[in-house]
Amino acid sequence: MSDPATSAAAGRDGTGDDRDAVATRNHPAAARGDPLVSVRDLRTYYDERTVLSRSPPVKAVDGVSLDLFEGETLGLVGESGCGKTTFGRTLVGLEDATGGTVEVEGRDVTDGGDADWQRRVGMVFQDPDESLNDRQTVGQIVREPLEAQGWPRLSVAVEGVPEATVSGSGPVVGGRVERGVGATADAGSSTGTADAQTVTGDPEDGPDLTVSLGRGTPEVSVRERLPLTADDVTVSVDRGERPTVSVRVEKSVAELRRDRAEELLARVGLSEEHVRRYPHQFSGGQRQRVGIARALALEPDFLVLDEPVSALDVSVQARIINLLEEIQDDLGLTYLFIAHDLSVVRHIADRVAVMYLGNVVELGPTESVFDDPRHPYTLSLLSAIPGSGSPWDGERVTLRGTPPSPRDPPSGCPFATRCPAKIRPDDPDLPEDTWRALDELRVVFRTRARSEDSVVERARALVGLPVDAEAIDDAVADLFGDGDLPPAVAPVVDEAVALAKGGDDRAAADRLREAFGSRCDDEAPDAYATGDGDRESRCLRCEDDYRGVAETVADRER
Ligand SMILES: Nc1ncnc2c1ncn2[C@@H]1O[C@H](COP(=O)(O)OP(=O)(O)OP(=O)(O)O)[C@@H](O)[C@H]1O
Repeated sequence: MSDPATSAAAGRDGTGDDRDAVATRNHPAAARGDPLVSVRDLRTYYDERTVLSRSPPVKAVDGVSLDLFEGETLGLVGESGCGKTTFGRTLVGLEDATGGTVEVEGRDVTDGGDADWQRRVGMVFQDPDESLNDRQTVGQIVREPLEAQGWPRLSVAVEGVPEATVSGSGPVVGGRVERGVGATADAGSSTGTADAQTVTGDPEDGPDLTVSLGRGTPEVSVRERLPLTADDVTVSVDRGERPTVSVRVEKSVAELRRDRAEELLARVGLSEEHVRRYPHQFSGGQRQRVGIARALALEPDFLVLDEPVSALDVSVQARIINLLEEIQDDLGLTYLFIAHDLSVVRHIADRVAVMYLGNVVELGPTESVFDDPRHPYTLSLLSAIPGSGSPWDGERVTLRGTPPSPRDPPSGCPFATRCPAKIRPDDPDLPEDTWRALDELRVVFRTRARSEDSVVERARALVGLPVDAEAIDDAVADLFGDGDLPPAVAPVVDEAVALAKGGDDRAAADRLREAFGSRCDDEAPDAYATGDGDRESRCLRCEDDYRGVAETVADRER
């Protein structure tokens, strides 16, 4: 796997020209305040049951709890299908949560219907080809969210009087403006002037327009980042006990949207002339820039970046990552950065969450997790990156088999069926190879139990004939070889094999679990605090009684 950060730092032509190099990341998010987003026990299941199909739901996200802090980048990594995209989509309201909560600054937004949150989140998708409509110009694509949300609705604050009525035309939100909590002077006091008022409209990021009423001509100031200047705004005042302030914006809504789209395209490194072009006229990197501009349209606070550079060439990846970092620094955004490429995540993320089968199994500051993984799944992912710098100096840890189906996850630790550091029971005392073979045989029975039998197999089972007996014998021979099984093992394996040949694979798996199962098969681990308390790992090996993950895996892999 190539490392875009390293490749780019060397310069495209290998001269060391670092124009495209990714700058070193050092985020202040480590000094965390209150979370922006708090996720608790979030579950998102895809239930496709119909009258004809009774398969259980896909538990794509199955009990995730974590916080996202303002201004940080949280990397989310894990194998394909572990639920990363579904998690991101649920946070932005594109999927309905089955259970649990998503809170933003303490407000429950789980049901996706919170209009304020809808404006404050954006998503950048992996494949710009699929996410951009080829029949729209780039200008239309970027304007689309503005149109959908009725942007702009300009809020107005009036300074210098305790109360005022604002009447507006076009995009100005009118209404009554009262002295707000932020007022520094009491209207009834001898000084008699209030300095600040609550704002009509949506004051989330402060007022868009501020009108200062003194004795002379009213003064107007415009919030930064709006495609407006004070010259575009005309104000007239009807003075009285409560003045009426009429605010008129001289640009039309359509003009404001066009200007905003141009500004956004400039922000992502495209130019005015690109507005009228179509996505197919751009390179992959440029199309992703368009996707980013669109995600920024409504001035979000939080972006879900779903594999934003995976579909791009390595040199282009570095430039897009630089752009995302610049934008984050300028606008103070919070990112959830979904990726399967750990080198990219190591570079961009302040903290990393490792996901497996719908669960976050490890979470912590990126460097700390990379230097000292405390979950065996994280260890196995890191062992696959050459030169990852992690203290793991052994061979790549190859996991057995494939992840269990999210329709039928294991009942204990979700990783137990593949874990290279699985806790072994004290009794019986068996060699590691035998434990591993027993675990794998259980996986064989579980997989068979899950898969749809062919019509012939079902018919054979119905009339009591052995089911696919040869395949079962082959599996046992492959796993245990030709030698004799240890006395503590042989009778149980024979029993399980007989159950499977009788057509009951689930009972066969259960028999092995009953005789040789460990805590990991029965207990879904809680999140244990590790590191300096700023990390967590869902692995029972975090308990004091057990050897550490890396030591155990090193021993077993030897
Ligand atoms: N709309 C859907 N309907 C049914 N199942 C779905 C749907 N979307 C995703 N899934 C399933 O949910 C599980 C999690 O998928 P998801 O795309 O969230 O994983 P991922 O980690 O993002 O994978 P990838 O890296 O391949 O995108 C997978 O088993 C997937 O097949």
